Amino acid sequence: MAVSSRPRRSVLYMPGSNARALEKGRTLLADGLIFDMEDAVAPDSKKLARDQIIAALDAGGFGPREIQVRVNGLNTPWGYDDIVATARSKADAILLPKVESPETIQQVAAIMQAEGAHENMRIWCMMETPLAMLNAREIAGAHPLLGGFVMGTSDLAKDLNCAHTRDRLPMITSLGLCMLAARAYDLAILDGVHLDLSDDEGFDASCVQGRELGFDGKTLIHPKTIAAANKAFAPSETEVAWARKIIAAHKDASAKGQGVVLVDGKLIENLHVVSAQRLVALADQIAAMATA
Ligand SMILES: CC(C)(COP(=O)(O)OP(=O)(O)OC[C@H]1O[C@@H](n2cnc3c(N)ncnc32)[C@H](O)[C@@H]1OP(=O)(O)O)[C@@H](O)C(=O)NCCC(=O)NCCSC(=O)C[C@H](O)C(=O)O
Ligand SMILES: [Mg+2]
Repeated sequence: MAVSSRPRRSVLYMPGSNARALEKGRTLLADGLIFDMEDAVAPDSKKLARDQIIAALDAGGFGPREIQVRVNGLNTPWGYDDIVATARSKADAILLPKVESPETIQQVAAIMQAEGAHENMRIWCMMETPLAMLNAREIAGAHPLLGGFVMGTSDLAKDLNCAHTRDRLPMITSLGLCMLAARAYDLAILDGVHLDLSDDEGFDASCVQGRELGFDGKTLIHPKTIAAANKAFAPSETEVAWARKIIAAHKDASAKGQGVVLVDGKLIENLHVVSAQRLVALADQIAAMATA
């Protein structure tokens, strides 16, 4: 399966130091889990978090969920050992925090190779500093093992000294730069977290905006937000029905030698069919996940 084409509607962070959270990951209906060794873990608990995460990965039982491990940076006392331990594990991806240059990714790819990481393991990057925004294109093209970006909007807001507003206008240039780079290099890209767990309406609005901007899904901090993210980032029944309709209509038109067709008064060209096929494929993958 191409790295960018699997459901990633909801991706939940869980601190590696929280054994109960890791256990719950086996049953929560999130498309992906991020086992965190970095900012959600206090310095005194770094080793505990690493050991618990590796034990959970060894034990397995996470089904179709994509498992990323967010390691500490190579510039910290824990980063190298985190990367080595994760490279030897069954994780789907190593998620690197605060990436700012292609060199970091190349260093980590070399460690993965030296440690015999399995062939499907990918590198993902937290995009969360101003320099990362400016270097997004170089980072996106850094290495064939790169699988995707995760927006780190909390660190970004801190470094930009900007506000967390409802419309996220202060963040929009950054989101756009990372989106452009990700899509140019066929990477997946996940939106940042919504920090206010008491603000359901704001959470829903951020999901709608994230999907409209093109994000594959949203990173989450609490299980109670999984269902809303799954709904927001999934194709609706109406969208799937429309997609199937225009695929069929365009196929009929093509058989008659026509390159375009009008469906309910709307012009349908091949490019619309490509988008429709992608949407139907995602809906099918979501349905398959539900029965896995
Ligand atoms: C925010 C929390 C600390 C709240 O935890 P808690 O008080 O335990 O919440 P609840 O009592 O409401 O929990 C109910 C049950 O759900 C489980 N739970 C809670 N959170 C998680 C989770 N993330 N994963 C799995 N399970 C979870 C509890 O164990 C309860 O279960 P049960 O025992 O059956 O009742 C907590 O939600 C939390 O720690 N969240 C994650 C925070 C985190 O990871 N932050 C770092 C990532 S955000 C970030 O860094 C983004 C980026 O870098 C940036 O810069 O933007
Ligand atoms: Mg961060």
